[in-house]
Amino acid sequence: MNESKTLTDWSSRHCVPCEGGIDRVSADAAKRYLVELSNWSLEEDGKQISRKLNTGDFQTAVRHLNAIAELAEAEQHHPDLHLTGYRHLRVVLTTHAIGGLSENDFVMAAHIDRVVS
Ligand SMILES: C[C@H](O)[C@H](O)[C@H]1CNC2=NC(N)=NC(=O)C2=N1
Repeated sequence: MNESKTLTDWSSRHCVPCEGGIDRVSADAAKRYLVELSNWSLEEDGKQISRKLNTGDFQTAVRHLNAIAELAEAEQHHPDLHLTGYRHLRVVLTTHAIGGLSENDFVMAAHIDRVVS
């Protein structure tokens, strides 16, 4: 059952190619999944999850951005990356093909936590 998914489960999975025809994750399910992915928040519209990374300096923020970009290319699932205030990185995940959240977003969140830790 989906409700018993743990962080380990998500990070052991990979994104599936998506050009539509993939199930949407409801806001309720997203909230349950985020209990395990505690660095991430559900946006008010229920269609995106986001994480802030407040790093100590520009170089660290850019290093994280590049690590996430490399991961996104490997997984073929691409987050929005906002680097502002020279050292604050905000990562936003949604599945554009379905205009909302899919399991790919939670898989990516778990992998992102791994590469920036
Ligand atoms: C086939 C391939 O997986 C799709 O074109 C991907 C590419 N990266 C993507 N990234 C995100 N965030 N949403 C998508 O719908 C998406 N589509």
